Amino acid sequence: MPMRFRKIHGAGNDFILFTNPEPRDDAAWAKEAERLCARRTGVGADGLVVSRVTDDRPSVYEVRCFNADGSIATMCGNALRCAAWAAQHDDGLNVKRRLRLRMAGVMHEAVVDPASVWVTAQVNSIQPRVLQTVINGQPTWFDSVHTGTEHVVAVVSDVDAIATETVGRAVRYHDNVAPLGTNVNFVQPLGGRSLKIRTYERGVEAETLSCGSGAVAAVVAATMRGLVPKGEATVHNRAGEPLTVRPHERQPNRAAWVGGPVTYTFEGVLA
Ligand SMILES: N[C@H](CCC[C@H](N)C(=O)O)C(=O)O
Repeated sequence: MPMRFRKIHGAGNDFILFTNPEPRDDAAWAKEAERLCARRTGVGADGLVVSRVTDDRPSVYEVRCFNADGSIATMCGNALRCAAWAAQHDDGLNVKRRLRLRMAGVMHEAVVDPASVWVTAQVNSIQPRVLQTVINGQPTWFDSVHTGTEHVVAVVSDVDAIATETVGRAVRYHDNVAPLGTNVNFVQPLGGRSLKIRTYERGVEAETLSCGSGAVAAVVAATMRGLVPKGEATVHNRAGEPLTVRPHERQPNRAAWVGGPVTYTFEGVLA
């Protein structure tokens, strides 16, 4: 059977998406992720996503996300946004509806609008000042915010001045976050309800252009530090396609919505 895939990105965070493929185990998908995500010798992507519609009624999509290195992401906001867009697209674009998607055992809601796709992210444990490092001569604290996956957030005065990959990699392997490691976010308040962000992603082991769960973690940390007012905030990323984060209406302290554009780039068939 030829394997069809879609190449799709959520605000610059790009994925190879398989919809209802032939069953394979996680180890086989992990290998495929490593092979296909390679920028030179594969398709090139930050991750590989497998989306399957389940028999549950109303329908639930089971979404598995593998990072470019083959590791499993327990949460990926942008992958969920891409999978929700594709599910809606496959059903005809005209009906706006709520979808339910399960990733690593956690149920997420999604809303697909013409201009933006929204999904929910959990806001789990928050630990202020989990580790400290020196950035450009400045001792800098990182708060940890678990949004379904591990994130740390540092507030800095100029994100553009940061050697994201060098500092990100050092923090990602810091003893205080071992053995799991963490995704690493650098955040600059822009005034009002806006933040500027750069993210080093574990599993991609590089800076990505945007990160949904990282944007949520950044807004939670910045709100906790009083740098943005409570409520909705806009997170400007490397892609120039901002994500918006807003507290969930039913559980504002436990979950958030993250929304922004999704772009379907091309489809292909594996050789
Ligand atoms: N980019 C993703 C997060 C990926 C998390 C992954 N790097 C991991 O921790 O395994 C997002 O949009 O939420």
